[in-house]
Amino acid sequence: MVKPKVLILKTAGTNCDLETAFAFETAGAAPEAVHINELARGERRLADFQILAISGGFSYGDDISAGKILANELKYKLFDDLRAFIQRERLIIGICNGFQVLVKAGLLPGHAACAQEATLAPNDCGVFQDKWVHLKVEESRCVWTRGCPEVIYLPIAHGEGKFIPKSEEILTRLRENRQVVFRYGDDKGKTGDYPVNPNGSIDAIAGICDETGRVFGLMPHPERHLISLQHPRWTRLGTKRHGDGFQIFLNAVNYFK
Ligand SMILES: NC(=O)CC[C@H](N)C(=O)O
Repeated sequence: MVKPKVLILKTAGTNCDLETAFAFETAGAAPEAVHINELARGERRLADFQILAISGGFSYGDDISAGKILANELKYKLFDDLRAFIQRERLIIGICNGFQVLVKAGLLPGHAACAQEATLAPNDCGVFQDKWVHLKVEESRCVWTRGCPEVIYLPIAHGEGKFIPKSEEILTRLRENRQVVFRYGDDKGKTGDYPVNPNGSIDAIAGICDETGRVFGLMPHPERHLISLQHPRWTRLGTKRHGDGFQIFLNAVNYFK
């Protein structure tokens, strides 16, 4: 089987591209880091890849707001390519800074609208949150989370993670369309106030997908829990090899089988 090719998008400030590439390679894909300028200048083509991954970091130093400048580059230089990419049954994942980019480019929750329908704002607690969280995996249309257990454990590391939909109508649409993928919860998956909800996200939303289920954005870092040795209490996990994040990358590879 030919391995699906993954474009790992890079720019100034991206800092999770290597571990994201490792996660895809471990799952059986063929990742390659491509700088946004190479795409913007037409030196590389998005259409040559099956998966686009926008990894975490501090693109352009989080200037203006986290992900905003890279979002504008996607929106004003690559939007038609991106929309064609999605319409051609390809997959997109935005992890942390990548999620902020997809939302601020108008690609999540609904790219057809081209307009920004939500944002990721500074954490209510006012400080950077760098810890592990439990996530309730919701029944959703997202192809990236098929077969995931009901509650998973992943690390977060962000200052601007508060998910805020633009209106009550958009929030209702996300719920009714099964586009809410992850919610922050306790070890039983029950949502709650801080610190169970680390940033004050509306409806405890930690990850969403678009209407197709193929574009997925999340604040937690699945690439940082790829193997059980990354788990804070890994010694209690025995010989369990894969971490809770691995299934997400494996689903993307299996999508093209
Ligand atoms: N780990 C990340 O991608 C961080 C995202 C962004 N720089 C923030 O602090 O919110």
